[in-house]
Amino acid sequence: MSELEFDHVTVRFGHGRSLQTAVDDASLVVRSGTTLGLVGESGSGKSTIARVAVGLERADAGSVRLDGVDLTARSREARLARRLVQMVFQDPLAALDPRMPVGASVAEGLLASGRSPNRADREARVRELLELVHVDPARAGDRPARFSGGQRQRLTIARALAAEPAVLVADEITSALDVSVQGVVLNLLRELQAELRLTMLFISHNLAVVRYVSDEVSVMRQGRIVEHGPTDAVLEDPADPYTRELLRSIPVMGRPLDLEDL
Ligand SMILES: Nc1ncnc2c1ncn2[C@@H]1O[C@H](COP(=O)(O)OP(=O)(O)OP(=O)(O)O)[C@@H](O)[C@H]1O
Repeated sequence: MSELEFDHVTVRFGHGRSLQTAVDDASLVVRSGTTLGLVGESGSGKSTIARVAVGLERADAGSVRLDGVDLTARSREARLARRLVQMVFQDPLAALDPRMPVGASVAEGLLASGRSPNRADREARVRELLELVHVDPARAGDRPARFSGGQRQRLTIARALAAEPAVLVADEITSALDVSVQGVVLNLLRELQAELRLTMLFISHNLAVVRYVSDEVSVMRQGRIVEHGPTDAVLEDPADPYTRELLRSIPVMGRPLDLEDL
């Protein structure tokens, strides 16, 4: 089991008159082994709440728990639980060190698993991880510049998986990619989720993409969760006027998803 729960999370930035509430009393549950799609317009707080889950942002109120363990606590239990939540970001080029062979970047992820394998085991595990994301292990010595955008994003996924996460937080991970390779990365995610039984928080402003990977969808507006439910119910018959507005602005939603549309 690996259920991720955001419980009345509030995050504010700034001080005094510039104080801004980026996440406003938001509660969400990502059920074990499922994908929750988080949608909303730019600036609605999606990235901020995701960053709280991996400790990159601090909540001013509320908590984030993994199977009941408060991830913000100082206990050993919390430290171990934090390792189980890994994040993948929008820009793979920024996430990979350009001077480092990609195999070494993936191996960095192994450190987060809490194990310290010897060199041979480390290399074997990196090969396995590259195979898992369909990158030729013989290319472990190449630098990121030698790979395409889609391959680089698969490499950052491999690095996240090296930490043996139970939960993957994916923040706009296909937004910077060519349309032609977005489907490849999404299919990989679905495949990995089934194989590794990952729990996934998947953030995107692209509703077609969200529909393709998500079991449930939450809609965020001005820091608040305004709608939540099974993907088809939310996207086909939204209860909230804001969700209806959001859907209207994305014409592709009227048709069944074709990966060519992504
Ligand atoms: N470190 C920060 N300092 C100050 N304000 C911030 C910071 N990070 C985010 N914000 C503000 O918090 C609000 C929510 O931003 P956030 O990035 O979470 O939204 P988002 O829904 O992910 O948007 P996008 O899709 O554009 O990434 C925005 O108004 C943003 O300007």
